[in-house]
Amino acid sequence: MSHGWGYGPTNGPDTWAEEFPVANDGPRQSPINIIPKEAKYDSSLKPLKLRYDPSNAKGILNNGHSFQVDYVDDTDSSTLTGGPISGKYRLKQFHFHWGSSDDRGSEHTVNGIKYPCELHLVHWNTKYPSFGEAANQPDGLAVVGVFLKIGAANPRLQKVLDALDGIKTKGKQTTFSNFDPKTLLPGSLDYWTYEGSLTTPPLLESVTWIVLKEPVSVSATQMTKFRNLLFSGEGENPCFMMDNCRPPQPLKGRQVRASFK
Ligand SMILES: NS(=O)(=O)c1ccc2c(c1)[C@H]1CCC[C@H]1[C@@H](c1ccccc1Cl)N2
Ligand SMILES: [Zn+2]
Repeated sequence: MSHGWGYGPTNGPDTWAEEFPVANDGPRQSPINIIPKEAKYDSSLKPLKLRYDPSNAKGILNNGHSFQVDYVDDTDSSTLTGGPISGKYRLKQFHFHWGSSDDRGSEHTVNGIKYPCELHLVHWNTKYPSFGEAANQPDGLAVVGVFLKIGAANPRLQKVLDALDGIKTKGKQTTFSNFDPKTLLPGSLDYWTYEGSLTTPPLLESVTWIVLKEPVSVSATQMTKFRNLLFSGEGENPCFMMDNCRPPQPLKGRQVRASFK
């Protein structure tokens, strides 16, 4: 049985430092608790520009930690520019983190408040030849984080949720085409930004985090569909996928900037 990192009692976030010492020693670990009053408004921050080509969507995969929707990233047709970053970053994939109940599940928190779910749109800096290269550079990745808040059912999520029955167990993937992740974003693109890391092993300190202030809605019923996925593979003891979230990490002197007053 592969021990491998996870979110359980024997392989969860408190054990990750055994194999990935950066978990405890790193100066820029993610996620963090965002305290809006301590964030500094930075008028030099530009508006976010997200330009996605829906036809770049290629598949949806249960990776055993979350599920991800992967995008073709061999051209500049789906990119993030502006905001706190310079240059052009290509969309690689998006995925989510969620809880076992509606009072938890997000990775970032705001004034200590947890949301039931958090969406991550992962982009890599095209100044590097590939995602793998970029993931090892301090300015290699940019992840846009979007909070989901319990409310009305979100019709934009439905296509993604309807695909989950086909990828119930670890390693399962199906084709997933023609989807514009921009439809998952809130009306306002106001954001907080700080220098951080991947929130799962290998916890690489290569992420410029861009966390949107405005949440989007998700219904309690829609949340049950996330929790119906399995961490486990076909034929293994079933373990439902939930609480796949790392708790907030020490700020270690970092400044969180705000794009809004
Ligand atoms: N919660 S998050 O947005 O901070 C996050 C955390 C870890 C990883 C990812 C996203 C993604 C980014 C694309 C590949 C995938 C992954 C990875 C897989 C294989 C090899 C390297 C990597 Cl980095 N690891
Ligand atoms: Zn994530």
